[in-house]
Amino acid sequence: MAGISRAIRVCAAASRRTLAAASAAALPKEAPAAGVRAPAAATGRKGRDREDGRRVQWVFLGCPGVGKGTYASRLSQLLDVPHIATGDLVRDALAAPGPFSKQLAEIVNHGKLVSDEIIINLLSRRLEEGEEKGELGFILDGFPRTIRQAEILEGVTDIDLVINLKLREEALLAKCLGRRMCSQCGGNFNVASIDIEGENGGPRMYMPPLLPPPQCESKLITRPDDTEEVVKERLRVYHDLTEPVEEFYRARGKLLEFNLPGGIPESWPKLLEALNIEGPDNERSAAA
Ligand SMILES: Nc1ncnc2c1ncn2[C@@H]1O[C@H](COP(=O)(O)OP(=O)(O)O)[C@@H](O)[C@H]1O
Repeated sequence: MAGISRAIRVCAAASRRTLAAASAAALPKEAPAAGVRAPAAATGRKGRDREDGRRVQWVFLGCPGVGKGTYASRLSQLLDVPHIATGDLVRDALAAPGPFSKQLAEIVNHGKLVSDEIIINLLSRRLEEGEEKGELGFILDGFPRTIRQAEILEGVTDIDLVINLKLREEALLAKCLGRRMCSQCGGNFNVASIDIEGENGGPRMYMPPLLPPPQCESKLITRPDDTEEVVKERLRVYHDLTEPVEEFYRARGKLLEFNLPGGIPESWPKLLEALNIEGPDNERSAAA
């Protein structure tokens, strides 16, 4: 991945100059049918490396609350590649005192996207730190979120696979509102218990809460942007600005659509199966 951080900065600067031209470039009109299986070369037998020996370079897409962070983090541990969540980079920047964090809070706490320039600066800095530590491969979560971000990324590196997580709309709001984090250990939990009737005779969807252990119970905090009003705005922004990114990758044959069938115990083994990830490792992780 050497050089991506620098390339992404250079490309972002170049694309700022040619923004008008870039935004005028239309997506291919005839998109091939959505890929339903991970490309054979996306992972090797145990999923850790591609068949050509390079570590995976994957992207997670999906609405707020769908579980991108949960599944991206599990896969990153299983495949031994860094999980880079731009939402976490933004939250780290928000936690640092000063005028920049005030400016960010105004945007994030209203459910809007921060500028491409800010997010690319945060991401290139994170990639640079990773390069210095010798990190290889990545699972990006929360980037790209606009067509322009997708074009910049496409211009600097090969993305092997884009996993588009899908969940019924009525579950998304409940999941965001139920999200809790332990302020001490950083563990992520969810107090929502979701039980929705099946659609068109389909199966019921049950997602049990993921409750914190007793030592975390009194230390739970909620993200300031997880209020009903702000989550609804984030969902609207996703439909407006990020959904076109799904089409961007679908047209390039890189999109794997995955409908989450329920909670983690039900969904995780099915996701591994859809990704062609085999081997003893996934049995251990599926049970975790
Ligand atoms: N790629 C990005 N482009 C612009 N803003 C971003 C990006 N990634 C994260 N953010 C900002 O950080 C916030 C939190 O991101 P994230 O945790 O990924 O949210 P979500 O739960 O809505 O998917 C977003 O609402 C947005 O303000």
